[in-house]
Amino acid sequence: MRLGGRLAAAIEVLEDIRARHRPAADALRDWGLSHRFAGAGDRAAIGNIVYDALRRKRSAGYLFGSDEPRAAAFGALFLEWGETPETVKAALTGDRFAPPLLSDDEIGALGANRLEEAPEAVRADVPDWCAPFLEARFGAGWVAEGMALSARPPLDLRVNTLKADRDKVLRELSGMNAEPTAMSPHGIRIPPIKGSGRHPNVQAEPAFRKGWLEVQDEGSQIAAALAGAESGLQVLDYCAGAGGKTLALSAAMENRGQVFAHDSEKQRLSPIFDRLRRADVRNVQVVPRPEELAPLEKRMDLVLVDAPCTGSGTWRRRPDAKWRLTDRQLEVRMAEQEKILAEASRFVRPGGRLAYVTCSIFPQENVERIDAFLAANPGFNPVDHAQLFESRFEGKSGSARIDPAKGISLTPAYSGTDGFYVAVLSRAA
Ligand SMILES: C[S@@+](CC[C@H](N)C(=O)[O-])C[C@H]1O[C@@H](n2cnc3c(N)ncnc32)[C@H](O)[C@@H]1O
Repeated sequence: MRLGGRLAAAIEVLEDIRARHRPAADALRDWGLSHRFAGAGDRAAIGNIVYDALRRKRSAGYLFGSDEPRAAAFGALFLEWGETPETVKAALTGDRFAPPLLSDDEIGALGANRLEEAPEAVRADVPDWCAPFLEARFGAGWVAEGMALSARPPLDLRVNTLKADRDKVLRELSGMNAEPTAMSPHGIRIPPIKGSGRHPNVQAEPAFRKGWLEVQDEGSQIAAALAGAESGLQVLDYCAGAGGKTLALSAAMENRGQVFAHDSEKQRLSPIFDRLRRADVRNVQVVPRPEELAPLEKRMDLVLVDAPCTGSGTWRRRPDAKWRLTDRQLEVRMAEQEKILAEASRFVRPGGRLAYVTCSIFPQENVERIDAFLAANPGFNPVDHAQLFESRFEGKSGSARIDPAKGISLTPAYSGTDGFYVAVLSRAA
């Protein structure tokens, strides 16, 4: 397929996403199933246009003065692919699969509308209702944070130190432009790929099959490290899901001590068994049923709550979620977070720690939940987060927003990671 066919396909997928309010990944998969002739390169390029269009939807809409999928798709090419109206015209002319060429009106709008003059929420590419939350959290820098959340993400990997070290994995991945991450000592980064390219399928690599690495954003690696799992501890991973953090905790513990991996949704835990086996993890017990947790009450050295959240810190990777999110869903998440913190805290032993993590950038899901928990639970106190960060990531404190009493925030603009929040509380002895 040439650019025109790919662009037409992307517009079709964007129309499907809009009409049926469905996740981008589902719409792309269905398109692929009904267009089996399309090769891997075509699918990657179409996916890139769709995801770029969703990331920069408001900017593109402003430039064209239109909210139509066509504007978003063409906009992606101009905003992210380095194309111009002239290069796109040249590429599309004579291609019978291409969408109609830009009209005089569209070209006129592009010439007249200047993004620098657009409202802040448009430049930040965020929904209007979310803008006040970003402004409350990041002050004058909030537009830059929104813009960074609208850029393509890198592919981050965590080296499984139970089986390999970073140099060994970097040698295995040579030729993939892989580099050590700036903060996580076990992280590897493959920078964002430009244009129609795509990241290598690391899951097909022998190193992955041998359990030497996991796909995990550097922010998630940092959050797991800040939780403070150490060799020999008794740890409860209360919202373990597919086990991304569980595996990181176990590696930090060098397979010694015990991690109990729980999730209220049993099916979410199902990938964990294969992952544990592949990674050679031997100190994890998966505990799906809440009643089986009863003996652990007040016994855990560390309880990790990797809470369900809006995922606003991961908008680079799931830009469709940015537009589907509603204020009602945010409220539901906040209530869940409050309930889970209350439930999970029962398992912390006197003198033990409770680590709360979200991949959200909204203060309502982060510091406000911790403030509410602390107000209701005077037996818990925040650790000194500045000291905590420095103890784990010596000399790197400039890459995180740290409030000693309120927690640690990571963001794409400030830290080069997905958006994460971490607060660690200790229970009075
Ligand atoms: C952010 S995800 C966890 C991701 C996982 N820790 C990882 O690193 O791959 C949040 C998880 O919390 C689970 N959850 C939601 N409500 C819960 C509850 N009341 N108790 C325990 N887990 C819950 C969800 O099923 C979901 O898997």
